[in-house]
Amino acid sequence: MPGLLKGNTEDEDKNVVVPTPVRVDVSRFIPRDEIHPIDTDDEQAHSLYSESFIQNCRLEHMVMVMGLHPQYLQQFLDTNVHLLQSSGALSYEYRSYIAIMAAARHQCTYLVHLMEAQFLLQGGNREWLKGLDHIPAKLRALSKLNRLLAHRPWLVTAQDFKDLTEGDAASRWQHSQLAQAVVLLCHFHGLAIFCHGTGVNLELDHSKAHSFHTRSGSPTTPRSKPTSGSNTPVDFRQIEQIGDVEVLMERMRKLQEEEEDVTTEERNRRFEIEKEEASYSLIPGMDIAKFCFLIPGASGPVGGAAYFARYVEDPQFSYQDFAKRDAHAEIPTFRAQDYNWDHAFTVMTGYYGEVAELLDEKYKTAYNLTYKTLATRDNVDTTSLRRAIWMYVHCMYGIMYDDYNYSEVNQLLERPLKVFIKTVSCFPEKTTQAVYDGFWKQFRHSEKVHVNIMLLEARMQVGLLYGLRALTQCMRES
Ligand SMILES: CC(C)C[C@H](N)C(=O)O
Repeated sequence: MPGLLKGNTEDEDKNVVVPTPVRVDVSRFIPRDEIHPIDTDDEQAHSLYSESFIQNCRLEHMVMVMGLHPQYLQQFLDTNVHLLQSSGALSYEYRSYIAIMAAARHQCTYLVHLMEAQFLLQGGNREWLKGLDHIPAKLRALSKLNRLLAHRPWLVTAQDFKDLTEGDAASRWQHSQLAQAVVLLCHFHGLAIFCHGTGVNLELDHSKAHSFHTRSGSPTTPRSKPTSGSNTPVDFRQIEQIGDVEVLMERMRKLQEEEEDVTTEERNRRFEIEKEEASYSLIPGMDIAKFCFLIPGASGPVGGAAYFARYVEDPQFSYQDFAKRDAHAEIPTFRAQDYNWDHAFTVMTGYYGEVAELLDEKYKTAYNLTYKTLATRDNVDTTSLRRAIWMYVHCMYGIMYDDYNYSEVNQLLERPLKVFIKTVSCFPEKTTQAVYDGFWKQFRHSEKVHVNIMLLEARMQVGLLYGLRALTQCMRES
């Protein structure tokens, strides 16, 4: 909180080691004056800030970033508080611990820290914060599901759920508990994506948010480590950009006018092309998984890897392009006509009714959110552009909509935007300022945050679709 950052001169004179905030802004990517301040005059933002403060006993940086879209923030706060603090099949300490495990999978030190505080606030056992070796076997058994849902959700099977429902009474999971666990894991995977994608900075009470120095000395922790190794800067000018907003608008208009009559085979072919393309390096000659190491100033996860390592098993496991997925596993494309949000919603309603409603409203708010603006233009129908972003995320995770024309993705999403979407949705911890700055140069920050809200929701839905489909199969078979 920027207001608390002054003082300490007396101590400096006595050569006492004093903490100095490493970062004072809410986000590393978004300038301070773009975000509503704590004492904002904007009534809606102020009332949401107050509501959030009452719920969490703090005003979190991520909430302030989301505050750029109050309509969504309202839905988010309602859902978040319900997931963590209302009735349900799981104990409160289990819920916040599952949140920690999910955030750790995406190396989101920020969220891990917040959820640790939440865990302790709810009376959680401090010992558990030493890591997976210190928690009940039942909770530890969720590690595999967490790992798959976070990185390769297409690998989740009914058997994974069956394994969790077997064993001795103390470590056996009920179906209703599993439905809740899947929702929690997906919610926090999505949220970690949002925090990385918008460059949310650590809260002030995080130990890593301070460096220590004396008056004479320089800070003992450098502000941000320059990257070692290859230092070739990424030149986004080399990468195809739509650049001009006019061109983008023209393409959107054309697509609307020329509703093509395309055969099913042709639609399938276009999906395959898009999926294949997404698996190639979006920047010629560059592996996105190693992307951030090539960008000066990218220092990896804020707070350091050791901070969250204790909460994950098999830390090397990461996203793999769906097009190049484990060949022997023969995993087919996920067809939304066979299993879609309505199916997932029905399963959730059976076990977790109120949350199903909340998630449905939140998703619809995010999907339909529009101000009818495009950079500096007003009164623009942005439906096709927003839908293309959503579809691109689902495509990278192997989910296909039979009635969607995938060539829209290629026509509407400029390459730097695709780089951003792929990085944030698949390797969120590798998101850097350069990737954030690289796309939509003429757009506002609030529009980039809007994109991040869509990525959070689209990615969360991917997890829910795969997870709940497998859980339904498991229930049918048992
Ligand atoms: C993500 C943005 C392109 C959304 C746009 N500003 C709209 O209001 O619809």
